[in-house]
Amino acid sequence: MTDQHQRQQGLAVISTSVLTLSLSTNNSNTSPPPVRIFSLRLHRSRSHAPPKPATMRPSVMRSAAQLLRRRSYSSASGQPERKVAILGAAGGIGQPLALLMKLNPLVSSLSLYDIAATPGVAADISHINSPALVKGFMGDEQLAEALEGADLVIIPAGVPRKPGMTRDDLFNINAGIVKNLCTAIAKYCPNALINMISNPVNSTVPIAAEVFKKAGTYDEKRLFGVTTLDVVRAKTFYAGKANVPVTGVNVPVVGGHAGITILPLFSQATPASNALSAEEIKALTKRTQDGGTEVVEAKAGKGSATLSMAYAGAVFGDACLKGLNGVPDIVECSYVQSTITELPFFASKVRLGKNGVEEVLGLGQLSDFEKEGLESLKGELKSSIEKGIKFANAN
Ligand SMILES: NC(=O)C1=CN([C@@H]2O[C@H](COP(=O)(O)OP(=O)(O)OC[C@H]3O[C@@H](n4cnc5c(N)ncnc54)[C@H](O)[C@@H]3O)[C@@H](O)[C@H]2O)C=CC1
Ligand SMILES: O=C([O-])CC(=O)C(=O)O
Repeated sequence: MTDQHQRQQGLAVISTSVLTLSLSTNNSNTSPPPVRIFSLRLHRSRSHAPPKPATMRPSVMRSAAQLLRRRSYSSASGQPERKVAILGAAGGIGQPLALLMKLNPLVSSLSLYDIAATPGVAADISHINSPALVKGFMGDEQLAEALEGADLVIIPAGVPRKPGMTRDDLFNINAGIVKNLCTAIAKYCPNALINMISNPVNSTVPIAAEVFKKAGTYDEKRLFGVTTLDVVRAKTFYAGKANVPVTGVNVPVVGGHAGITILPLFSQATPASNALSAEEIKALTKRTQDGGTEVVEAKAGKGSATLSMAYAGAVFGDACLKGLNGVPDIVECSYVQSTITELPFFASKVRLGKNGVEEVLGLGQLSDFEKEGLESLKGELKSSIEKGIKFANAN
């Protein structure tokens, strides 16, 4: 199955769920089918259980609960039950992302964590008549419960850019936030897949890797930098210029997620277009690389991309869940540990599976322009990676 088919399948899931939603809203006599909520039962039985034997450590209990959860299935959908946690869920990205994940039929439990405002966001979203059970968590003391048993943790926590800033200017604040959250993830849900949205992604992913290595929980297959918004933009801009229907377009975007490290491979775009000149390809590349800045400037001090990012995050999260559930040939671009160049982290097409990354796909045939772009991005990407690693090990 091609990427394009996969993407269409992903969209189909979201739109099917919206359709289901509107159908059941139109017919108030139709109550949603019962869903067995295993996490709730576990929780209840734990609180009424006799004291634990001294040998049963909390980490063992947690692993057992996680294993059991992996084997539990929703009787309504036949899908495995999946808990998704969003950290930074009350923010500009967090809220619409929480909404989209609430609509995703693969999600059975949605855990919304932030340092503030999550009770309101959770109460609001929980009224939507889709199957996912929503719970809000706020502050350090509730982080453990927010994470326990999570299959997928999506992290849009941290500050966004203002005009004139680079993503790297966010490092000083966001590096510490990501480090603390990843320390908690290593403790409470070490087997979860991590989707890192917080910027600068080129550095926050290496930070997460170092934190997990120190904790002894690192599995390179489970850590993803979310670069889907670059793909979303490349598709939109290409479709506009090549004058082809946007829904059928696919464009791989490789490298990293900042400025020139974002390298769209328009030579591999499908459907191919012979109508685009070298100058037009150059302009499309620049627009994709500057897409984030375009939004930051248009928002004029009120943050960066939130709605398109929530969409992109929901597409990537959905792909990860499909992979976990064993759906074959799920391929998305993502910034992962990689050996396809000399850099230790690199974004490229990745095949997703039951353990996360199943295969990091190669770059394919590049045009001369793309080969040049690849060489020019390596220096910046390398130093962003090193900066993240140094921070994680010094703090
Ligand atoms: N990977 C990508 O393609 C993109 C990444 N981003 C990045 O996503 C991040 C979030 O952006 P927005 O949602 O617009 O920002 P925002 O400021 O609207 O929301 C961030 C949320 O994180 C929360 N937060 C802060 N510290 C936290 C902590 N320790 N634990 C949990 N939550 C915490 C805040 O309370 C806030 O609700 C930024 O770093 C931004 O640069 C934004 C767009 C695209
Ligand atoms: O540009 C930013 O700061 C946010 C971001 O990563 C994007 O929109 O691609």
